Amino acid sequence: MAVSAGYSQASRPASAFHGCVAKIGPSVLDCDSSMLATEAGRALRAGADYLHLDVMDGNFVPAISFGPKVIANLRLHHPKVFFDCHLMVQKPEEQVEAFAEAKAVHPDTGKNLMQFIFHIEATEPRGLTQTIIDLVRKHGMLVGLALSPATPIEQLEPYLHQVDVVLILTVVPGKGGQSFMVDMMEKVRYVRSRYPDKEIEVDGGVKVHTVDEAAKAGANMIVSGTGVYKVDDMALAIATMKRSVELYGNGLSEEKVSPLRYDKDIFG
Ligand SMILES: O=C(CO)[C@@H](O)[C@H](O)COP(=O)(O)O
Repeated sequence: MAVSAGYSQASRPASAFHGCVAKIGPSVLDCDSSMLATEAGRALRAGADYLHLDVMDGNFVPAISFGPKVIANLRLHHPKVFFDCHLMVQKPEEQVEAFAEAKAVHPDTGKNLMQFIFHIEATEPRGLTQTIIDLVRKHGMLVGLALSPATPIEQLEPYLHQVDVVLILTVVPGKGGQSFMVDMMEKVRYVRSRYPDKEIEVDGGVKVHTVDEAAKAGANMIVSGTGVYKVDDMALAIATMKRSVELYGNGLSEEKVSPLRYDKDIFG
């Protein structure tokens, strides 16, 4: 079981448990990006449920990471993997078509494997949030809205019912390896209490010693970069985080949670 460092350990009331699937998505931002496909495969074999792909344009955030071409190439290596694309870019509307190149559908389940998440801070001041939600859907991708720490959760209210996922940033976006902002859990609780079935993702500073806070607040999609790629035992870190969501979010008993270690067939 994961241990929280210094945060409230208040247990979650049974009525607050949710049925959303616990999923762990390593952020590849801090992996050896010269071997992106291999590094992605390493995390998937270690138990990752999806890949979180951080796209940075040097404008919305100072850093530049990679873009849609790299993601389309990555798709050739991982045709059955869910790509959760987090666009930290100033003009997401200009990227929709290019990202659709990496679209895929799982051949067995029919599940859409491509999610396009953009920041409301980039679009709301220009009155484009709804337009981009519609554009992403038109291009056949799942759509999500991301929220930076300084932005109040109420800004998402008009869109919450429409999006597939809400991404709550638990650090200031821009780089990996920062400290988890536990006060962002209020936003997670806000969304979970109103939308029991919504995918809620947390991103930034999530590690084995902070994940319990996110799990207790109701997040079911856990992004972790350095907490996965910069630890000795990647599989143990992923399993520990997943078990935290199953225990504190889904309310499963210790006997029913996922095993601490297994080899996953990433092509299955
Ligand atoms: O979007 C971002 C940062 O902007 C994240 O996805 C980070 O890359 C996560 O890294 P850690 O905080 O888990 O190290």
